[in-house]
Amino acid sequence: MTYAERLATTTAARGALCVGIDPHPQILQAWGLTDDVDGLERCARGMVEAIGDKVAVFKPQSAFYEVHGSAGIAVLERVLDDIRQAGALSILDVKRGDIGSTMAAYARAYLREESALRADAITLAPYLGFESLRPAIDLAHETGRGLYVLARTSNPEGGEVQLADAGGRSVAQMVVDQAAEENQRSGQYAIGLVVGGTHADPGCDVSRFNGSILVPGIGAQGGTIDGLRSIFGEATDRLLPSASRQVMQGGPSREGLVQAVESLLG
Ligand SMILES: O=c1ccn([C@@H]2O[C@H](COP(=O)(O)O)[C@@H](O)[C@H]2O)c(=O)[nH]1
Repeated sequence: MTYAERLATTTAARGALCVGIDPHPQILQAWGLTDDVDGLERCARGMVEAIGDKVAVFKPQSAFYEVHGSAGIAVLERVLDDIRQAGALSILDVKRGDIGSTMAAYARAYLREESALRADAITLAPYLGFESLRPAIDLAHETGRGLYVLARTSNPEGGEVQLADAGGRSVAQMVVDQAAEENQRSGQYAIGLVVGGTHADPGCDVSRFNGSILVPGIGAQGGTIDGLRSIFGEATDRLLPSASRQVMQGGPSREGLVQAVESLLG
């Protein structure tokens, strides 16, 4: 099955919501946990244990695991495995982007079936040129995995690069068009976009985009589920809204986490 097919099946059953697993120090403190590998593991795996059967997609943010060194990466491997066991999909938020053999190595790290860090999809930065992502695009197609390419990120600073003119269209629009062309060419629709839910006008038209659109920025950054239709119009049914702190703040109790998920699913 392709990533697009698995995503469609899982979101049809559980609703189109991605929950970020970002165990940063404030969350660990609020959960009564220590800011170390033990706290990281209890928090991240506790999230999947509590709501793994309710959420379609989880998005661990790699930075919060990397900060704890190799032991943190080992926790990330276990979290990715927990997500698989729970029947949910994983998007590993690593925002990779490099050239040639380095990009190929990143692709193999996250997209190969044999990799301990394999995820259903990863996030990629296209700013070394969209075509520099080719090793990841090819491997994702080969292994039935997905890629979310940054088009218009949720942060206010992103506009200085993403809204710059790229020959009569914004850089963000160029990325949208390149991803759409690749999906059309492959027929797998494995390439998604990242477009933040925090801009009244994202500066790119995704109305005819033919893949999934990951929408971070819901909750703590000010984006709302109710506001998505006015931003994305007819693309709204392709959206995968994503919230991390908004859900994690409901923990550590299972009831609090379930309630936070249900209020976002509506
Ligand atoms: O444009 C982007 C791309 C990625 N992110 C990541 O999503 C979460 C957001 O966390 P919240 O607590 O829901 O604000 C975080 O991991 C970011 O690195 C993003 O925010 N915007």
